[in-house]
Amino acid sequence: MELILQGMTKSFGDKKVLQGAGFHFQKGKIYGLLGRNGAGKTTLFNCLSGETKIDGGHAWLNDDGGKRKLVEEDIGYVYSLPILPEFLTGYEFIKFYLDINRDKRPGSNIDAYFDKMSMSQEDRHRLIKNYSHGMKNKIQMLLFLISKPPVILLDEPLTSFDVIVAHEMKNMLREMKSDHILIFSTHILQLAADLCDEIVVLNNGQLSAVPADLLHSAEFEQSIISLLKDENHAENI
Ligand SMILES: Nc1ncnc2c1ncn2[C@@H]1O[C@H](COP(=O)(O)OP(=O)(O)OP(=O)(O)O)[C@@H](O)[C@H]1O
Repeated sequence: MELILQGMTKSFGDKKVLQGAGFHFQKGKIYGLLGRNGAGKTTLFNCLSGETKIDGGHAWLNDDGGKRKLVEEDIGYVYSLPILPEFLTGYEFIKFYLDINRDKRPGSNIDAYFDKMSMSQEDRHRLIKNYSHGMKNKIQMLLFLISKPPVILLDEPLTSFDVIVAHEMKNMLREMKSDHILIFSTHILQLAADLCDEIVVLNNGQLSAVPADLLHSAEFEQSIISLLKDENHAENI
């Protein structure tokens, strides 16, 4: 399975954010999307998820059925600030979500999903409105374990997790990558180097791969800094 982006463009007024961004993302890899503040990472994710209308270009999904247009249902989007039904408990919400995805996950055990996320019995039965940021992110991840969308986008996902949960989440992402295309945006270079199979940089509205041999080299940080340092950036924010 492959996600193919071609010539994606998006402007807000006269601010050109995406300027012909193109890339091929493969299943089985975790991609780290790096870019400076205001580079357009969230805009790219919003365009892929259908939340923001793109001005030009295409996004395709190449899977067993051949190449087809990417649709909203193909995307699981883990927001940095999750939007969830605050009036339900985590348990009630996941139960509801399992019910509407019954065809995909028949006979699933709700508690087993919470166990995977190391969420205590007490927490799973509390109202979502009282959840911490990290707990809300966990609930979002649970949704995608259930619905299994082919492409999962994570907007700065691990920054709100404590060290233990971040470790568990990293393991979960590593487990999930064999079935999904996983792209996550982050500003934490160490996390990107630790977790990602490939680094993609969004700079001046274009996507480009960082050579794989740099990922675990001593020059990684310096290479990314040099790549992202440019005079055009300031006017972009
Ligand atoms: N709805 C909008 N209307 C107008 N401008 C917008 C809108 N959404 C984003 N922008 C602008 O587009 C540019 C890219 O923003 P975006 O949030 O995609 O960047 P980002 O790479 O995710 O940044 P950060 O790393 O700071 O989260 C910014 O200049 C931002 O102000």
